[in-house]
Amino acid sequence: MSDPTYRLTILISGNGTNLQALIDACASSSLPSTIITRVISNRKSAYGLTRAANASIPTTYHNLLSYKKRYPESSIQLAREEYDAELASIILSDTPHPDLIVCAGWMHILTPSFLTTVTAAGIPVINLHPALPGEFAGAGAIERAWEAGKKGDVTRTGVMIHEVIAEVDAGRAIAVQEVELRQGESLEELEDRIHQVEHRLIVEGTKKKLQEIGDKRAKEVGGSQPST
Ligand SMILES: Nc1nc2c(c(=O)[nH]1)N[C@@H](CN(C=O)c1ccc(C(=O)N[C@@H](CCC(=O)O)C(=O)O)cc1)CN2
Ligand SMILES: NCC(=O)N[C@@H]1O[C@H](COP(=O)([O-])[O-])[C@@H](O)[C@H]1O
Repeated sequence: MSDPTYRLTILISGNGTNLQALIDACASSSLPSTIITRVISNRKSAYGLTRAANASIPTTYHNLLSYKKRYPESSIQLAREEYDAELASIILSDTPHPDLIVCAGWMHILTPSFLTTVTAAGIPVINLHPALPGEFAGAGAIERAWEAGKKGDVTRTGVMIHEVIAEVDAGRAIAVQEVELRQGESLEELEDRIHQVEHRLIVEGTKKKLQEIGDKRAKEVGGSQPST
């Protein structure tokens, strides 16, 4: 197999259906010359770890609880900072470094120090979020949109892939798709429709970001060429 052009590190916390969409895309023409070099979960029970192992992808379970136990409740931020510093070390211990970090159902707010560290290494971070830009930031977005729809406050929600910055779910949107809300629809039915959109959009958004990375590199190489 020719050397892959792009390497991905995927962060997960759960079932891993979005990870599976990326695994399948890398194995097909959807994400050519791209491989997933590590999957990291903050939850030991995450089935996504099994999905990665089944695809012969190296996995790491990175547990926040062991860090929390080292600090008093009042110093939880110190525990998170230390946890995130080690998370960055795990990611940067892979050589070559990944080209992109993808949060695929990663239910942990990343500290600014983590983002500073990986940004300094030239590694962008993107995230899948089941809402539209500027709406329902944070955990439980699908249910909050469903509740808002029942009250008539919104008629649609959506899914986005966005750049990860310190402010949660506020980074530049890379890919967005609206999902209409249907009166009388159950939360489970809405979740199913949204998950189907997620599985397509996470591939589209990852592909778009990798294209941006490739274009940036080409410009850098082009810019460094001696002027003729
Ligand atoms: N600095 C950032 N970190 C993360 C972002 C981001 O945009 N900036 N996106 C999130 C993903 N996410 C929504 O897309 C999200 C995930 C989890 C939470 C949250 O409140 N987590 C709690 C713990 C919840 C749990 O363990 O069940 C927490 O971290 O205390 C908010 C938003 C990824 N990180
Ligand atoms: N704030 C992020 C967030 O809420 N992400 C949610 O986590 C799920 C992960 O599913 P998966 O583990 O099957 O990919 C996704 O379906 C997404 O809605």
